[in-house]
Amino acid sequence: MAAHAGGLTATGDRTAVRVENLVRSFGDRRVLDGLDLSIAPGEFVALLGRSGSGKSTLLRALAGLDHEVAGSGGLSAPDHVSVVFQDARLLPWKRLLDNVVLGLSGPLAADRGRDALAEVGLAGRERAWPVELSGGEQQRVALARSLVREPRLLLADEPFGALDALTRSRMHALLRRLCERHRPAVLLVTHDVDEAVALADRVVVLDRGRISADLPVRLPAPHRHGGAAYEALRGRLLARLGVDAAGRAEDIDSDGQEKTA
Ligand SMILES: Nc1ncnc2c1ncn2[C@@H]1O[C@H](COP(=O)(O)OP(=O)(O)OP(=O)(O)O)[C@@H](O)[C@H]1O
Repeated sequence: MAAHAGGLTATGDRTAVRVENLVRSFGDRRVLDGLDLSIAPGEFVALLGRSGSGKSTLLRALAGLDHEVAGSGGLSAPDHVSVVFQDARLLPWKRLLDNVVLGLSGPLAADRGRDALAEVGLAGRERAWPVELSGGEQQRVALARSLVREPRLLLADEPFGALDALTRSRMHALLRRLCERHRPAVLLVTHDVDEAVALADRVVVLDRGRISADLPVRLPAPHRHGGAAYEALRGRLLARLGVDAAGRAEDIDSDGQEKTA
């Protein structure tokens, strides 16, 4: 999907996403309050934040789906942006291949669609209907539909939130493989600190309309979980989210300092 709506402009080669002083209000409520964020080409950034902190609002702005952000701070994203949501949003009356290549034209579209389905482990299922697939398989098709467009930016809004733990961890491995191969910049919205650390090069936390933490993940892939460095990073992120490592809620002072309740 091209992202040229609202206040979006196209980025150059050195930056995939640049957001400067972004402001978005709904009525009296200022949800994004001078937010700054940049993402390099090929970089995988996970976005954490409490419920209602504005994660989806930011993602919609980057996807060009929010026309009201025009006139606030600078916002630039690549020409080719794909979005994956929590539900696969497949068209039930179209077969899988037709869902994947929807909107594409040219003699090679079907071949590219077949390749994309094979990449997500669904070779041979081109003529199946969405209703014949499990939730995880439907999400694979959604990934194939995104990647067949060779996006320079992949925006993912809780794409694995509705899946069981085993399917989710398989999808993590798949997404990592696909990103290594296609190298889009990625902004993944998630509630799950472990998911963020498992997948991302950098994890940012959105709080009170701004990025309150921006931490690189310097852990060896693919087995990042466990070990002191992992636990330390996880603890810092949970603290930023106002939760201690045992899952208890904390208060956060207005200056952003953590304070156990
Ligand atoms: N179209 C809208 N009209 C009015 N308020 C909105 C609209 N869209 C979002 N909001 C409000 O903006 C705030 C941020 O919403 P958003 O969906 O971005 O949060 P989120 O961080 O993605 O939350 P969650 O993690 O629960 O999905 C919420 O208080 C929400 O009610």
